[in-house]
Amino acid sequence: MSAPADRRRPTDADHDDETRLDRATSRAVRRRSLALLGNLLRPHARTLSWAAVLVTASTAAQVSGPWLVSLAIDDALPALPDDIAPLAAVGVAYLAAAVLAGVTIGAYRRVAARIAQSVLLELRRRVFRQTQRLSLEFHESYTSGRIISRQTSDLEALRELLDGGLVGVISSILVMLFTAVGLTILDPLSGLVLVSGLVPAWFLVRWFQKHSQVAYREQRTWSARLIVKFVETMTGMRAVQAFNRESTTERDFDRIGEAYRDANLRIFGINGRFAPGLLLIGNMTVVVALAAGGWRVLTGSLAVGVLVAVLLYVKRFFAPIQQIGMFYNAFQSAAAALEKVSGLLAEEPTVVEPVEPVDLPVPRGRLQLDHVRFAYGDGPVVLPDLDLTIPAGQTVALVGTTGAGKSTIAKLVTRFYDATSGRVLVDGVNIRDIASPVLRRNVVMVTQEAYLFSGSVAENIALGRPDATREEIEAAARAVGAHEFVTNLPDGYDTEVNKRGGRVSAGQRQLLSFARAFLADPTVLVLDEATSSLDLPGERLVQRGLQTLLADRTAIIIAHRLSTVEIADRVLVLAHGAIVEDGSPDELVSRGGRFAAMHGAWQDSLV
Ligand SMILES: Nc1ncnc2c1ncn2[C@@H]1O[C@H](COP(=O)(O)OP(=O)(O)OP(=O)(O)O)[C@@H](O)[C@H]1O
Repeated sequence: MSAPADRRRPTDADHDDETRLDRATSRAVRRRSLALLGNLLRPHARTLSWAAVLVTASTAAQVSGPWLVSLAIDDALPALPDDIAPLAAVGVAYLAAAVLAGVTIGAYRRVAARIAQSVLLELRRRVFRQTQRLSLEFHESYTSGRIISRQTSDLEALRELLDGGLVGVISSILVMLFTAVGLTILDPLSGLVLVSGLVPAWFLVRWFQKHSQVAYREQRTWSARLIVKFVETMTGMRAVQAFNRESTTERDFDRIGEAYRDANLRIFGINGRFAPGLLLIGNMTVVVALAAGGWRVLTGSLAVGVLVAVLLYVKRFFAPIQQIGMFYNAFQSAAAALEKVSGLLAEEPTVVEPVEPVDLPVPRGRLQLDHVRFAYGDGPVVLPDLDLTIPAGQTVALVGTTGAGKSTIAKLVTRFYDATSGRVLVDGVNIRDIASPVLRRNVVMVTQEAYLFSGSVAENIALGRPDATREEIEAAARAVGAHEFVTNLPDGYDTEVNKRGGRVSAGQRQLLSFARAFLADPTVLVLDEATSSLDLPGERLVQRGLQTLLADRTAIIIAHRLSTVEIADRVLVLAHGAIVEDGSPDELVSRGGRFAAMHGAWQDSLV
């Protein structure tokens, strides 16, 4: 019943830093974005049809203009002054067409804008939901800056497309289509002239597409890199300043900024040739239509009114191409953005929910790692073959050199990652078979960073159990020894953390996260102990809080302080992913191995 071992495969999201994709990948990426677009538009099918009716009516009304002009010149004017009725009829028809075109285009724009805005909102929601849904493995390889750029600049590019032009361009394309048809019906020969003008225009558009696609991908990639660099530097500002990295990061930032500028300049270069090129082709076609039509008027085979209508049509036909050309920029960048967003949305969590979850009726907290082997992705093996049983209620301290695999064990027990092979069991149940809400309730991880969200102290503690009452929150804080300092904060439990006055020290932060875990009351607690050295009273306070937190539950502590190890029932010494020593702290000290050496060094440091 266990879900199959599912190592993270390289997916399309991994390609999104590349600007030149091979043909097959490019096609797959395009298909994926189109599928996403279709999926987003499907709920609006009815509104879309209504928008289509409106825009078609408006276009038909607009395109009737030149034809009415030709009627006025060729039929209505010659009837004057004897018969004014034809001219009046044409005038009224022209006015009616103009009003109809205006009213319907206005309605179309409003309807289309509503669809565009709901599509954007839905996309924003999906990106956010997806980033929360994906496993830790994804987040550890896909930098937060890249996710931010998906949520900001990529969605912004889509917004620009939808807000600034798509709606107008759809109606422009229709105008072109109707104009071409109207012109061909009015005068087929001029229709041919128009088609001959389309040939060079087509080549120019193809040239533009080819070059601008690469240029736009490049632009988005550099823009994302710029954001990544910025976010990385800002979030790591302490390290940047502590290690004097300002000039290096500045150099890197400049280099990326310059590459971004160059990518933008390349786009301007391409556009700078495209727009005037199209204008030239359009004007040349008008000239040819005028010359050919003028000659035919002279020979009497074409009416003047028809020639005027032909010229109006040809001119109108090319005007939108230019708009479409300019719009193509926004379209390209939005298409590239959609490719990236759809890549992110196509990612599947590597930690898969069980199809038929098994319940944990009375959780006791017996933990087993049964021949667990683990490697991050295709990387080297971190845990070759780990076999370990922790009876319910035992406090185990994991010690060992850095990189030995301690945090990896914590991530496997809490199922942030799945073992490459072997099983992790809680009370005899494979954790792959436990629904994640049940698992998260029973197995809680307290990390080093003891992250506090913006909000009050009470709200931060209540994260452990959102339905907890104020009394329960305070009781939890009292139990781990956090109550005293909280009541000394400006607004007590209602103090906003992360704001002036609400700043808490590293030790206090830890106590708050202990209170949070105490309130959650999990069966198994995994604790990545903070390495930050607390002062002695602070350490004693945390130590006492920790003891209360650990009582009556299974606990794995990644111990960085030997004072913490002393409160453990059992110590596991880890080296290169294998347990090399296992026993109570006293046993290990008397056995005289690695732990005894560490312990001796610690004792010496105390005197
Ligand atoms: N997300 C990751 N992707 C790839 N490799 C990783 C990842 N996290 C850890 N590793 C590698 O796995 C090995 C074990 O790391 P782990 O964090 O479990 O060690 P640790 O014993 O907890 O070390 P420390 O005491 O320094 O925290 C290391 O070689 C590390 O480079």
